[in-house]
Amino acid sequence: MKPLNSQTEAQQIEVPSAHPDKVKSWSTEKIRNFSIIAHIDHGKSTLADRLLETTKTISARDMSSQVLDNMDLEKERGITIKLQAARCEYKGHVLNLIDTPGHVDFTYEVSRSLAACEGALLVVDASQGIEAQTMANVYLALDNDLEIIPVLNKIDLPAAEPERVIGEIEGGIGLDCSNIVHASAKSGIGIDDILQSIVELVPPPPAPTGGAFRALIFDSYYDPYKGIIVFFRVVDGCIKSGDKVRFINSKVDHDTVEIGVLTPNQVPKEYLMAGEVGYLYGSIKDVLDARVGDTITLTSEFKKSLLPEYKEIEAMEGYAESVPMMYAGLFPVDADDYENLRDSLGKLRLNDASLTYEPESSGALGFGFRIGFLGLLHMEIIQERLEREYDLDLIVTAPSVVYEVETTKGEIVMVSSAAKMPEQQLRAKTSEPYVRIEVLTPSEYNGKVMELGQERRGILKDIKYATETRSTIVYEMPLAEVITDFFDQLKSRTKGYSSMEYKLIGYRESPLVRLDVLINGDMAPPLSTICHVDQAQRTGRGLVNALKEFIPRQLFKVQVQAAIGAKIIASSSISAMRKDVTAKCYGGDISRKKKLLKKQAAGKKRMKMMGNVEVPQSAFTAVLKIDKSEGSGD
Ligand SMILES: Nc1nc2c(ncn2[C@@H]2O[C@H](COP(=O)(O)OP(=O)(O)OP(=O)(O)O)[C@@H](O)[C@H]2O)c(=O)[nH]1
Repeated sequence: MKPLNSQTEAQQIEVPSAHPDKVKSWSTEKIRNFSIIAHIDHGKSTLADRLLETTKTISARDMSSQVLDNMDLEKERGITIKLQAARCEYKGHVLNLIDTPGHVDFTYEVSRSLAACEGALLVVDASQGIEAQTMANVYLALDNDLEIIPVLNKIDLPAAEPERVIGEIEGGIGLDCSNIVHASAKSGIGIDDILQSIVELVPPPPAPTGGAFRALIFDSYYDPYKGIIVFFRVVDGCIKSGDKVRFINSKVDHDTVEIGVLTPNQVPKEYLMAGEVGYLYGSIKDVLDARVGDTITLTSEFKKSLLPEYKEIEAMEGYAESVPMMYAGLFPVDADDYENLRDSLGKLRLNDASLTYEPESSGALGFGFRIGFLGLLHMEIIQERLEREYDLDLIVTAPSVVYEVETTKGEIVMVSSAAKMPEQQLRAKTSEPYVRIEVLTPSEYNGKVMELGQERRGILKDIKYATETRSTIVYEMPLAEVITDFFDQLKSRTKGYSSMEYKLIGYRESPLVRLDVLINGDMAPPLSTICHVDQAQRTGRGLVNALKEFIPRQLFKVQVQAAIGAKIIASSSISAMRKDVTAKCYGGDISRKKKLLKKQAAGKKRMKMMGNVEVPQSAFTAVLKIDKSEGSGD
């Protein structure tokens, strides 16, 4: 794939630049556009900071830790979610660093930001070695024809094993490591060598062809004062502040108010030329107008006014709309918060084109929304932001993948919530999404990983040895098995030494059933789940046991049952108890009594009534907590 050079000869001749004089004298020779790719925690953000500091782009004093990750949540979790860019200068060269998100949920964004570069620093933690995400990102970089510069980071750690890790990079990825930079982003070792390598090894962007302005969007975000700010890489031609631009895939035109470069602060410029990285804003109000991966050009009318002869140019390759991998219901604990939740989702979506939602109502949970997420992390982030930034108390239902059901009438129905699964007698065929998953693990844990793969209905496809001691185990597996606690299980069974990466490979027929939950004989639709028929018995029992744990004792006995259609497959009961939390306080300690009552009230906040039973938040996601490894007994 060569998205940046796909302009044809004919276009080069027929579409002169809108600003020909500027372009004619422009050289890209001194520009280097690069990304940093790494597995989570291998030091990407720390290295980015150090590069900006060494090039005096930003002074050490101004640097709050890790300037490129500027969302609060990112700082707290230490993960990069949104991309940002920074321009620095080194020995007469302009280096544009484009940051990439570090999590599997955001692979598409990584791929688009890499498409805006000619090179990538591959940062590998010298005490850890290559991980699944290192590999996945290297493949993305190779897909985009990037020059890859390996960097061995954290060389200062006593646990660093440079020889072993170099062996892994050479053996597992096939990169020549004879000149690998030994670095410590923390203590500043090797930073000049890295900058020098970027200048020497990363090719400059292609020179302008004389064609019209084209740019690739690699990020955009909403600013309350300026509207949507778009980050892009100019691929060809030139843009001037005030030009009218067209977003080719979104098919919308907008005025630009300001264009400029990122240092990483926004610095306005009059022109941005081929090869440069910058931002623009104007009359854009909706992030859906300026999606990551889209191509920007000048509007037809505008080009016509400048040039009588012009031809429409095409979008660059690789654009995709993000597709949610899973859905969950979000309901306000307090029904009065519904409007607030709707407004808050609207605001979050301004920044996140991958967030999709539609209203949903449930007898038990009231009015809320069914929300599409890219993955579990995405879901956690959205939930946390809604609760923190918008002060909402939410009930979140267990996430579900999207199943495909063919009805007896031959219709295809996509089902993203168990409650919407057609009744058994109306289903002719059911299918579920599968992923190809690659697990990287020290070879001594191969057995443990395969045990887990087996439990999760995985089909073993391959075992590869990156080195004598590290293997890659490849499975095809239902996505539903991966989005639950697969990663947690993998970590705990391999003592934290494994990593994984997956991608969707399509739908496969699978015999599925809807497992319902009854509380004191009443159906509780938000607790229903869809599972493979062979796992129904075990899931039913697990779910009933988990609910027994999560639902607090009530003043009366509560029976919890799991059923498929009319058939009860598991049952358990929670005995009655008078819950007097203050009973423990002897006599007079009124402050302690108050504290306990307050605590109980806070606990109550996240409860919903199912019939006459109080059900806490934890119960709604109980299905995620089922131990799938216990003997099935079915
Ligand atoms: N000892 C040592 N620690 C380092 C070095 N570089 C980074 N760290 C530490 O490693 C941890 C992770 O570093 P980050 O820079 O946040 O890692 P990251 O790859 O950006 O992580 P994500 O943003 O989650 O992708 C932090 O605690 C850093 O202080 C290094 O060279 N030496």
